[in-house]
Amino acid sequence: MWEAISEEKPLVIIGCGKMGGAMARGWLKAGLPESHLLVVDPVAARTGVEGISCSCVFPSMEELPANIYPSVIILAIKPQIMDAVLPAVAANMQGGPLIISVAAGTRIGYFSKSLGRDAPIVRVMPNTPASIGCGITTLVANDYVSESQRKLSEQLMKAVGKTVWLSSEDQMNAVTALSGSGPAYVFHMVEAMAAAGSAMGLDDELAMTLARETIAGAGALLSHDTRSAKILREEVTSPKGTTAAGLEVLMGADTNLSQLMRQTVRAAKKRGEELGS
Ligand SMILES: NC(=O)C1=CN([C@@H]2O[C@H](COP(=O)(O)OP(=O)(O)OC[C@H]3O[C@@H](n4cnc5c(N)ncnc54)[C@H](O)[C@@H]3O)[C@@H](O)[C@H]2O)C=CC1
Ligand SMILES: O=C(O)[C@@H]1CCC=N1
Repeated sequence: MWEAISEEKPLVIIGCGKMGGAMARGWLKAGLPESHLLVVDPVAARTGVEGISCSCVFPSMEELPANIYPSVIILAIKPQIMDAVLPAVAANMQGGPLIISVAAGTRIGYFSKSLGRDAPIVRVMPNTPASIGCGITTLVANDYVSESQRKLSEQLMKAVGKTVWLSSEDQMNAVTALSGSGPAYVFHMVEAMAAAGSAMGLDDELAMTLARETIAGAGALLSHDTRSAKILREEVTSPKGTTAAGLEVLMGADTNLSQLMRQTVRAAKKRGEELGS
């Protein structure tokens, strides 16, 4: 899988924070030789990045070693600083690198304007469980991405979890709002469940342990058991029992989680649209 990438034609990650770092560690773990990876990140160049040797971290593209022609450039910086970074990327397009962007909201057409109309660009949306190989990434490519580049981008994202190709870039903001941001909703659910346990008289530490392990266990069950979430829910719910009483609130006609989740995902999608405008 790594044959397209070499020391002379490395994989360059621009921005090695939470998402870039998670992917980089995933790729190293999946067998990418460290000599084939270059990281550009001014902060990481000062502080170092967990799991990545400092010899491959550079503060800017201008300081990358001479005579390298990146085969893949991963853009894992915030959408807000893309304008400032793209000119340096445009200056490194000689080897015809595949561009992969993880940035929320930022459309393929925006990159084409700076990097060239025929630049091969894949827009992806991973999520942070990628750091343990359990992410899910959606991908969408423009027409200039070759079959082998398409395969390479899929293999790269498969190294950190599952992958799904989208039929249209127009789906990307909804996807971002659901699976990109989604881990945060689940972590907040842990916080909310723990706070509810504390309010019922449990000590805070016990409540947090119970909430955390419950969500982790339920997540593991979901990934091991192919039955629907509905059936798994029904298995917990004894007729006229405690879960049924709890779910009457969570699934009630007036206040319910589905409604709140719809509002949550709608707000996140709208923000994606704003970031892309
Ligand atoms: N955190 C998440 O769960 C996800 C984030 N994303 C996307 O990933 C991108 C990065 O987000 P995070 O990793 O969360 O942010 P982050 O703030 O953790 O990482 C951004 C990195 O960019 C670096 N940086 C700043 N200026 C730079 C420059 N001029 N050149 C190179 N690097 C520079 C920063 O030092 C930082 O390490 C965003 O576009 C976001 O939309 C996508 C999916 C999930
Ligand atoms: O919050 C954000 O904008 C990024 C995109 C998806 C997850 N984090």
